Amino acid sequence: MPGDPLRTKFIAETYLDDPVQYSNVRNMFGYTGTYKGKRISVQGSGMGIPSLAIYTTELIKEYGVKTIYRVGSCGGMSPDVKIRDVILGQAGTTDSSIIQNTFGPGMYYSPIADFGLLDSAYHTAQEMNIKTKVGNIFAADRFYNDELDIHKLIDYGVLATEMETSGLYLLAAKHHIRALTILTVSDHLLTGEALSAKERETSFDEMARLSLETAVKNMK
Ligand SMILES: O=P(O)(O)O[C@H]1O[C@H](CO)[C@@H](O)[C@H]1O
Ligand SMILES: O=c1cc[nH]c(=O)[nH]1
Repeated sequence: MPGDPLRTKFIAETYLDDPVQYSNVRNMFGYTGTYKGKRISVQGSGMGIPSLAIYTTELIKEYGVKTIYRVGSCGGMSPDVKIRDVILGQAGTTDSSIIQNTFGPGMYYSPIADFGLLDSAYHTAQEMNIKTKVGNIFAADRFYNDELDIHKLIDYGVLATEMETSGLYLLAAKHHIRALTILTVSDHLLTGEALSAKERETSFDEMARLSLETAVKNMK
């Protein structure tokens, strides 16, 4: 589940055999095909938790989806994270209201990855010679936010920022399904470095292949 519908199309057309586009509503493409003989769908989520929550809820409730891998871009925050690194989201921090809307004030639920998928992706990456970092991901409610204290989050161990992981992990817990976020660092908030469009394509290749390999290994 990439955020970007064009990455969805690219992954389906590049890696799946016989991809069939089952949806183009709002240009949020969805495809089903096979990878190494196993049926897999690639569905765009759009940007941010509100958009992802619509697609995730419908996939679960109307299509019986039991496992979701988010494959996204992210901004590096920690100095330990470099451009092009692949990150496995162990947990999701957020300034989105979704946690409070779910549990009410005073309860700070921690959305986390499915450990089986996390463990499998970590070891699959090693077999594929892909280096990964594992840790806490900050799902920002706003892409542009000059009021955010990123240094405090970095100090508390947050590796990178994107806009969906906490919502995905919360909804996975709510509906008793498995979820894992796999990210590629496309830019860095401390250094201002950013990948060119061409470089994005190559580094996203590792993330896409890792998610598909992990998916086929973990089919029930
Ligand atoms: O590359 P995707 O998966 O869209 O993810 C990141 O990119 C978008 C912001 O540019 C947000 O959706 C963020 O989470
Ligand atoms: O959400 C995102 C995605 C990439 N880079 C960022 O800084 N934020």
